[in-house]
Amino acid sequence: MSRHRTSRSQMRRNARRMRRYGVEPMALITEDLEFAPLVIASTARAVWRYRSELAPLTVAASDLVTGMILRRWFSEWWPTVIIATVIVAGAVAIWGRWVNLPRPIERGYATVTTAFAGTWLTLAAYLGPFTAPLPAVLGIGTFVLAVPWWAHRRRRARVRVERTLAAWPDIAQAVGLAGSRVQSAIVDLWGYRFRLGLGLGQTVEDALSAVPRLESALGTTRGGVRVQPVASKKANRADVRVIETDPHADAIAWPGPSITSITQPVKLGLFEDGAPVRVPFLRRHGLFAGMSGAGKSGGVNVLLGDLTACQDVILWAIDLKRGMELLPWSSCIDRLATTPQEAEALLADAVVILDGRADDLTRRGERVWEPSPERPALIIIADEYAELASEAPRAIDYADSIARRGRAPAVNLIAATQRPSKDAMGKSAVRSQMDVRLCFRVREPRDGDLILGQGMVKAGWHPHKLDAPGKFLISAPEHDIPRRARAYLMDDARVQATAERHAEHRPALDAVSLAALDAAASMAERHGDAPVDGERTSPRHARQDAPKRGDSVLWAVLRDAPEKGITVDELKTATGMSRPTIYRRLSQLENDGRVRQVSRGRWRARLDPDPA
Ligand SMILES: Nc1ncnc2c1ncn2[C@@H]1O[C@H](COP(=O)(O)OP(=O)(O)OP(=O)(O)O)[C@@H](O)[C@H]1O
Repeated sequence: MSRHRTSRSQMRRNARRMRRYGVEPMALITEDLEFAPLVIASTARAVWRYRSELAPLTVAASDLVTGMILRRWFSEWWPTVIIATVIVAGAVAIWGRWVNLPRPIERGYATVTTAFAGTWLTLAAYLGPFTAPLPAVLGIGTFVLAVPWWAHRRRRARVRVERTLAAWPDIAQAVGLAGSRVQSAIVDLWGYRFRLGLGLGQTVEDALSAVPRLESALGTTRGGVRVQPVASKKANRADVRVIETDPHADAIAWPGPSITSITQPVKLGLFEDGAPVRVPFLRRHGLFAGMSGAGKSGGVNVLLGDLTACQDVILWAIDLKRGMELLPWSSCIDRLATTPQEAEALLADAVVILDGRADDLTRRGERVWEPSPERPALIIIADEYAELASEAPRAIDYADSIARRGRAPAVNLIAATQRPSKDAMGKSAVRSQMDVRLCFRVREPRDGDLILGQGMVKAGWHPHKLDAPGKFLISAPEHDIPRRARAYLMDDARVQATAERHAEHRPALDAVSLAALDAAASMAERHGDAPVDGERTSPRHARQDAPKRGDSVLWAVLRDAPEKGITVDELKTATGMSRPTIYRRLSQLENDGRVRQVSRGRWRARLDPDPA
């Protein structure tokens, strides 16, 4: 302070000296006069800018001032202060998640801080804030509690985002969105998003075309900014998502089944903000489409991982790749068609069930079939649906019927295909009836329109820009804006293990559906057009047959094995069984004296069973 006074008087002396020499010290005087407000203004600006970092000091200062007031005028209030402290700290610990403290560690920190500040205040009221050791306790406590605050990742991210968005008017000017305003912003684990109120006459399309400039202005990576229309469809708003850490950078392992009933929404993967893609499949038809290698079968596997966990769903499947894709699930699938003829018979029977259930609903005076383990929903998964259209055109008529009438009786179709053109989908009714559409990467923009619907590419749905397998856009009643998602990934071992575990709890087809099938079969017999053997796999026994089919393949391969025997890996490839199942079967067969280990890890059937 004294130094400051000395320098000021020195400045005045200098000014007098300068005047003596005829020099007007105007600039100096002006600077001196403006110095104080300038310092105050820039200090206030810095305090405001760093308010988050300074928060621990602000809280400590408020605690000190409140302590002084309490001590001076309300010292007898100390019991009330400690009771209020206990109540507030307890409330933060229990209900903290409702005030944006989602993680237990954050709630713990808030509770400890509240308890510390309240206890200090109580002691300050009782003893006086400057009674030793209270000042030291406040100083040390503030520093200790400030460290986690300063280090907290989410807080630092929020502050960084606030500072970036504070410069929005300049950014908006530079990217061609002058007049737009940031209305709200949310920071999450993967980056942040903000709602933009567009300027007069600006459209979401303007914001979309500004994306590359926005990426540059916000300092993100290329492709790090997404612009979407808002869910409420307001034309003068847009949501901007800035991705700092891409949750899709690596494959996301399937976390296990997310549902136990078809009435719950299935979790297929994650959106770019890390939110799960939840989609209900009850009474809905689905389409999984995209170019070869885009991840459709992976997506179908995830769906099956969840559906096989539900005891109120019966699964039938069509796999014209000779069962290559769906065979691993055969122990959970009630009926699997691998030829066009079988597919036609399967879909025909599904229509019979649909009619039977519709009649039953009418008799009961009910509108819809409510799935339960006794009355399960029937879901038909058709892989490579396009091939069905070319190889079994009659099957498409049945599929068409299911697509149009299957919702109420809970008979639904999920089709996977590379390109759902009118030709490939047979009748276009099937495509237009698909309520849930997952569009994986496509080669050209017009394929996006084909899968998602006319005009969707123009509206910002760009599946041709998806850049890794498993990434998709989803269009469903609850997903009507284009958000990139990535499906979970299930490796082969996970598929095998899941299928084996879920196979033990599969439901049986309900009595109404069985009666309808029996009635249709005897009617066909009376008319002499019963299906030839092999055209129809029995709906009731196909699943039970699946392990048996595997066993007979296993036995055939062991029987035909060369002298030196066959390895477990070869058996795995030939049968589609998992390694543990094969070992179990081999040990059973060995105990029965039907196989022997020719050499280490090589097996062969004993064609002359050991009498011992
Ligand atoms: N969700 C995913 N995350 C990461 N990688 C994936 C994902 N889904 C699929 N892949 C990878 O992409 C490859 C191709 O996937 P998939 O067989 O599911 O494609 P597809 O669209 O069914 O192809 P096709 O039509 O030729 O059968 C898989 O072998 C896998 O390595």
